[in-house]
Amino acid sequence: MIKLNKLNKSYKNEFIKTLALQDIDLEVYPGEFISIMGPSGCGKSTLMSVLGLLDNFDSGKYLLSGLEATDLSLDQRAKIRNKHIGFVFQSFNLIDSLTVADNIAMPLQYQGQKAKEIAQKVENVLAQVNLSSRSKHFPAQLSGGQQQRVAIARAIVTNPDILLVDEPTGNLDSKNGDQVMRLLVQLNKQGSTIIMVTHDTRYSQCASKQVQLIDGKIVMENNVKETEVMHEAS
Ligand SMILES: Nc1ncnc2c1ncn2[C@@H]1O[C@H](COP(=O)(O)OP(=O)(O)OP(=O)(O)O)[C@@H](O)[C@H]1O
Repeated sequence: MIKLNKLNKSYKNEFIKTLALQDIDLEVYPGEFISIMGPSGCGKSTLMSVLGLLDNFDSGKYLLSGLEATDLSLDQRAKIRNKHIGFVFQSFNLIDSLTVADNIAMPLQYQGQKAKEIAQKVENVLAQVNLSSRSKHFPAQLSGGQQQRVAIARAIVTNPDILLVDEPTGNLDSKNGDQVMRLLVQLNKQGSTIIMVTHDTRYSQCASKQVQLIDGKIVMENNVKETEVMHEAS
């Protein structure tokens, strides 16, 4: 589904060049759950931006569902993001003035889907994240964990090939964090492919593969079996 080959990415200003990603090789297969860990500044967010077609890279190859990222125009990138990639951020990024249902409906409206179809999909996905009773609430009327579950519902409502999840529990207490992780584990068991950045080793073990980044390089890739955490979380 995803293949990165010798991918390099740097940031340059007048005085300094920072190599943020160096010779990254990574393959992601359908149905995998990958966690990315590493110290601050090691390149995790940069990697997620590149994977999400939000940012360019200097050299190497990125294949996403058979498409070569370097060949894509800005417009094509935006369309692929909307259709193939779901994003979940640490800070939820919900629109405060819209209800839960309207927040979730946004990517479908952008795709030009019919109102009836949108309403059905929103209803289904709200049930999936166990928030059917909150569809008319506004984000400020929800707990942090519930807001993150709305953000996950918005990310999966288009049925994307891949979910990119950046520190999903970073703003949550452990009870809400555990709930969000349980939901991600459940989605993965139902077939979602997930790439997640986390600082939390307990949550990283919910993934089927752990990737460790240091100074822009992958220093370890580790396939993990179902762990105690996974059982606790499910
Ligand atoms: N826009 C930018 N301009 C210049 N340098 C940048 C820029 N964004 C990131 N960097 C540098 O690239 C490197 C990787 O940054 P990145 O944000 O990807 O790290 P990270 O692992 O996500 O860090 P954190 O865990 O603190 O969020 C760092 O050295 C950072 O200073």
